[in-house]
Order: sequence, then C-alpha cells, then structure tokens
Amino acid sequence: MSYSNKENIDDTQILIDQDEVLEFVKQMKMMNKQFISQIKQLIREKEEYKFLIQELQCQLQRKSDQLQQSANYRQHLYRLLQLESCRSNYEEQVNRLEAELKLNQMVFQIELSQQKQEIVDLSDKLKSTQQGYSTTVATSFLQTSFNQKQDSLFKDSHTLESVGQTEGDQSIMSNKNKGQRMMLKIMQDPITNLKKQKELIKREITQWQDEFLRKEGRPPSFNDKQSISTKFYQYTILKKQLNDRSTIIQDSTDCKNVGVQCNLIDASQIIQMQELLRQKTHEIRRLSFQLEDLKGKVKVYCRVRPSNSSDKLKDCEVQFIDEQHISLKQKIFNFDICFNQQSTQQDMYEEIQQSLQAIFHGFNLCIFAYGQTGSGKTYTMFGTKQQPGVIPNLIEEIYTYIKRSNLECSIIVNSLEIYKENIIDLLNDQQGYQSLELKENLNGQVFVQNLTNIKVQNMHELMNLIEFASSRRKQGLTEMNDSSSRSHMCTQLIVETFNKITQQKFISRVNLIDLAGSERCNKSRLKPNQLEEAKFINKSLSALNDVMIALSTKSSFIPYRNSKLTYLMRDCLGGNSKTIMIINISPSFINLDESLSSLQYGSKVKQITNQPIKNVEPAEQLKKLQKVCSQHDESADLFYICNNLNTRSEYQVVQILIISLKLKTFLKKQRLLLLMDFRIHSYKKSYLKTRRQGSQSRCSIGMTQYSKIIFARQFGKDELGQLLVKDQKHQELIQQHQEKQINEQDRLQSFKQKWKTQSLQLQEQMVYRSFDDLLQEYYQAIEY
Ligand SMILES: Nc1ncnc2c1ncn2[C@@H]1O[C@H](COP(=O)(O)OP(=O)(O)OP(=O)(O)O)[C@@H](O)[C@H]1O
Repeated sequence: MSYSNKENIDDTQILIDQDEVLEFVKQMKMMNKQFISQIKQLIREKEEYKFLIQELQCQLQRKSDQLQQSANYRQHLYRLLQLESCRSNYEEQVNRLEAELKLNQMVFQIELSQQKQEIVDLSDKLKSTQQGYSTTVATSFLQTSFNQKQDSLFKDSHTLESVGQTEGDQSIMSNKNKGQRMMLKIMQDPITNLKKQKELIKREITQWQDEFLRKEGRPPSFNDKQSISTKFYQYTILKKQLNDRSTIIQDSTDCKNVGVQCNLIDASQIIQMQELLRQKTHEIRRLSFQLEDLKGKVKVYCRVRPSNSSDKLKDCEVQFIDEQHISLKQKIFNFDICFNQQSTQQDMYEEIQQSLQAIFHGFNLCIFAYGQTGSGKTYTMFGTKQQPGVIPNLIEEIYTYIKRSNLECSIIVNSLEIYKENIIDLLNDQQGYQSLELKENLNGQVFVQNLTNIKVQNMHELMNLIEFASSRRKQGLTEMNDSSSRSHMCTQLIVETFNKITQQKFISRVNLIDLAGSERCNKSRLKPNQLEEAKFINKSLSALNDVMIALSTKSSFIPYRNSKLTYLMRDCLGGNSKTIMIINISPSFINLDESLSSLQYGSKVKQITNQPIKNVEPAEQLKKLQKVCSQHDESADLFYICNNLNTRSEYQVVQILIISLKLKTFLKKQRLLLLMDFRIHSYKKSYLKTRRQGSQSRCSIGMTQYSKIIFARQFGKDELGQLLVKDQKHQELIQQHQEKQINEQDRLQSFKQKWKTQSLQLQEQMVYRSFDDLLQEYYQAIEY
C-alpha cells in the first residue's frame, strides 16, 4: 500500500511542503533566537543566584558563627550555673564552718572564763602570799629582836654568873638562871612555830608560782607589749567565738525543746497507737473466733493452774509465748487461747461468753474440761462460791440474756455421771445408782433413756439442782487431789427459745462436761476400790483419745461406741455442736509427762471440725409447710410427705419439692421424682458421711424411708404414689401386679426385691453423677 501511494504523490504537494518547511525553519530560527535570549537571561539569573548563594553562605557563616557563640555562651552559662552551685555549696560549707567556729568559740569562752577564774584564784592566793610575806617579815623582825634579846640575855647571864661566882652565892644564881632559861624557852616556842609556818608558806608560794607558770607559760610581764597584744587578739577572737557558740547553743536548745515536745507528741501517739493495736488485736481475735465458729472448728483453750501444796516438787517450765502459744519441753503448742497461772475465773469465762448467743439461735454447745487428776477441771467448770466457774457464770449470763432480750425461753436440765461405765442419774435420788441406757432417736441424736429432765423456773432453781447433782457425784481423797472426781459428770441444759418476732422456735442442747482426770495408780496412791475406778476412768479417757485421733486424722471409722463417754459425746466431737475444750494443766514438774500428753491431745482436738446446724423445732416447720401446701393443688400429697419424713435432711428435701412445685413449669411428675431421688440420695450420702461412726440402725432408718418413697412411686398405692407415679412403665407394673392378685405380704416381698435392684441401680447412677451434672439435668427438666 505504501509503494503505490508514494508513486501517486504530485509536485504541487511537494512545493507546498517546501514552503511549509521554510516557514517552519523560520519559526525555528525565531524560536532559537528566543531560546538564546532566554538562555542568556538564565545565565544572568544564574550569576545573580550565584551571588545570592554567596551572600546566603556568608549569612550562614555569620549565623553559624553566632550559633557557635551562643553555644559558647550556653557553655559559659552552664559553667556559671556550676559555679553558682559551687558557690552555694561553699556558702553552705562556710556557714557550717562558721557554726563550728561559733561552737569552738563558745568552748574557748568557757575555757577562758575558767582560766580567768583560775587567775583570779591565783591572784587571791598571791595576795594571801603577800600577807604571808608580811608575816615572814614580821617573823624575821621578831627573830632579829629575839636574837638581840637572846644576846642581851646571854650577856646578862654571863655578867650575872661572873658576879655570882665572885660573890659566892652560886645556888641562888643558878636558880635565877634556870628561871630565865625557862622564860627564854617560853619566848622561843612561838618563834619556832612562826618559822615552821614561814617554811610552809614558802613552800606553798613556790607551788603557786609553779602552777602560775604552768598556766600562763611564763609569769605575766607587763613590759611585753607584743605578748599582751597577741593575748588580746586571741581573747577577742575567743570572745567572738564564744558569742557565736552561745547563739548555736541557744538554737540547739530551742531545737532540743522542740524535739522534746515532738517526743512528747510521739509518746502520746505511741500510747494511742498501742491502744489501737490492742483493740485491733482483740477485734482480730474476736473475728477469728467467729470464723472458726462458722467453720465449725472445735475451740481449744488451755489453762495452767497455780502451784499448790500438793505439787511438792518445783514447777515445770511451762512458758507462755503469747496468748495463743504455750511451750513445754521445747515443744510449742497452739491453742485458741492460753490462760496462765494468774488468770481468774472471770478471764476464763470471758472467752466462753462469746458462744452464748449461739444457744439462743438453736445451736448445740458443748464445753468440756480435760486434763489429768488435780489439774483444775472441777475448779474451772464449777469453781467455788467466791470464785464461780464456767457453769455458774454461764447460767447467770443465760438468764441475764433472756431478761435483756425479752425472749420466751424454757430451760430443762438433766445431769448424769458415768461411773465405772454405768450411767447414773444425778437428779433422781429415788432410783439409787441404777445404770441407765444410751439410745439413739430417729434424728440420730444419742439420748439417755429414762433420764430425769426437770423444767426449771428460774436461775436459783437451776443452780440448786446442779449443786444437788454435783453433791451426788462420786468424789474421793487421793494423793493428787483432796476431792478427786471419780466419774465423768455431764450436765445438760435444753434451752428452747421462742422468737416472738420471727415466730421461730429453737432448741439447743448445752452439754457441760467435767471429765474425771487420768491418773497413774502409783502416783495417786489409790485404795483398792479407787484402783478399779481409775481403771475405768483411764479406759474411757483412752477411748476418748482414740476418737480425737481418728477425727483429727479424718479416719473413715470413728470409734464412738468404744465407751459410754464417747458415745454420749458423739455430737460434741465431730457432730452437730459447737464445742469448746478446756485443757487443764498442772504446773508441777512431777506431772510433766501428763501435761505434755494433755497438750498433745488438745492440739489434735484443735484440728477437729464439727457440723453445727440450727435446731429449729419440727412442729414449726411443719406448720409452715402445711401453710404452703394448702395454697397448692397437691397439698394433701405434700402434707403426706411432710408427716412421714421426720428427719432434718428430709425436710430439706420437702422444702426443695415445694420450691419445685412452685415452679409451674415443673409439674411433670417424673422430673419431680428425678429431683427427689437425687435429693434423697444426696441426703443419704451426707448422712452416711456424718454418721459413719457406726450408726447402723440410723442408716437403716434412712434406707427404710427411702424405700418407702420408692415403693410408693412404684405402686402408686397411696397419695404420694398417686402424685408421683404417672409414667407408663410404672402404671404397667401396677397393672401387672394387680393382675397377679397375690396377698399384700407377697406383693411387698416381691416388690421389695424389685425395689432393691432398682434402688441399687439408682444409687449407682447417682454416685457416678457429679452434682453439676445433676443440676444440669434438673434445669433440663424444668425446660422440658
Ligand atoms: N486456777 C486455779 N486457781 C486456784 N486454785 C485452783 C485452780 N485450779 C485448781 N485449783 C485447786 O487445785 C485443786 C485441784 O483442782 P480440781 O479438783 O479442780 O482438779 P481436777 O482436775 O478436777 O481433779 P480430778 O480430776 O481429780 O477431779 C483444788 O484444790 C482447786 O481448788
């Protein structure tokens, strides 16, 4: 295509193209010119820019110089600041030095004043020395006169002698001479004294001079101007220093005063804080007591009795580390509280008092004293008329509380002793010492059959009854104790409280137990009949110890039934009761081993946890249930359940059933059954756990009631069955059974058998299901 086109191009076309080219070249030239002028312009501009750049460079240089200068300036400033800080440091130093100087001045001033005083003293002495000199002068004058007199006297005597010799009257003359010599002697004596005095004064002056020289370096010379001016200069400096120092002293005294004031404030604050600390410690103890109480822990108090005449040997080294720790034989024991030998009955009771309220809220309480013979158990529990113990104090407090709180309360009392494994009623003197039996009621509570229970009207009646009971208790004289208890004594108060506001009735049992003390037969020097008593006491105490050990080690079997004491105390140790154990310790060295073992048992008991629960009167609960039931369609059936289930846990089951029934969506009977089965089963499990202490009969009662319910469910024979059994499978069972028409006994037998297998299956199902799973099932059931 391109070849054929080229060949077709005509000349005119070419010419037009040439013109155009020329035009184009022309334009190009024009443009070129323009470009050249532009380039020239640009070159000029470039030159200008060059110049500008140079100028900017110069400016930059200047700026950088300025910057350099300012950096230098900053450095200078920095140095200046440094210098300033140095200066302030130096100022501080100078101030400090000045202060030191002032202090020195003051010291010097003091020294100077001392020296001045010394100089004054010396000058005084010098004056007296001058007086001494005058004395010396007088002495020498006297001496001279004396010498003159003596000479004259000697001359006289010589003259007289010569005269006498010549006149021949020698004897008279010699007598005359004798008298004169006597006179001479009398005159000479004061002179010798004066001479001696002079010598003494001389010696003293030399001493003073020496001292003066030592003090001043040399004796003061008034001609020595130089030394005076130096001295004066030194003196002025010292004076200045002295002034400064006195100011410092004043300041420091002020500071000291402020400090003293501060100290006073501190001291008052410390006292306040100590008081606060005491209060807090008390509060903490109270709270920990409540906490332990809530946990159901058995509380253990330890009390060491004071030494008495029967102790014979010196005290063993029981050491009270603090309120909660006691140490013996280098072992430390921890109890809820430890009472030392100085503790009073009131101190003891104050710690018991905290449990008082529990009595009025339906909790069982047990207080028991444990310890070897003569360690003070009876004293602690009963006390004396002047020093009442725990029991009288508690009774008094119970009555005060009832009065104060305006409660409707009734108190029933019973008292027994366990003597040689026989239970003796201490409130029934008609019965003699006939032994009573221990039984267990349907609630699993151990009780003494035919024991006298007396409803008391007031505190005095109760006190009298307790006094009467304790007077009937067996006591005897042993080597260790003048009135040793030969039996365990248990006094029980059954306190029924009716709260008018809540319309609730609580029943609590207060067990007050004074155990007999363990004893070593050889130590107590027992009589034959006492030996037998001791054997029984020690046996029952060892059974009690076994129970304590089993409970503290959470053993699966607790040997409650090994003695009447342990069986009776079943609820107090590991059961439904708040319990306080008081360990009594003898301080005597001779009882060291027994004390140690008591402390060890106490430590074990401290690990035991009880399960105290509120004992609400069943009748009240029933009334409530009936009320709820009457509002419900199926009240009759529920009432049936209420009447037939008479254990506490089963009440709980019924309560749950009522709640379930209240849920309108939960009327599917099968599901109700499921829940009920689960609850009864869980009741059984907890029942077995708490009562595993060998209560076979209790267990079988539980099983019977369980079977009763299941039986009713299977047959639909009674209201419960009618209520519960609606499912097809069981209806069929009932029909089948009716068809067989065998007698009631046979039916019971065969279905008991069936129940057994079914209940076993149920049990298995329940055992392997966790609580959460069951709950899940329950919720599903509600939804369903
Ligand atoms: N805290 C105490 N303060 C003063 N005296 C005490 C104290 N504790 C005990 N006693 C005295 O010690 C003696 C023995 O006390 P107590 O009879 O209470 O001992 P016990 O442990 O009950 O002995 P036993 O087991 O033989 O009955 C008594 O005379 C008692 O008064």
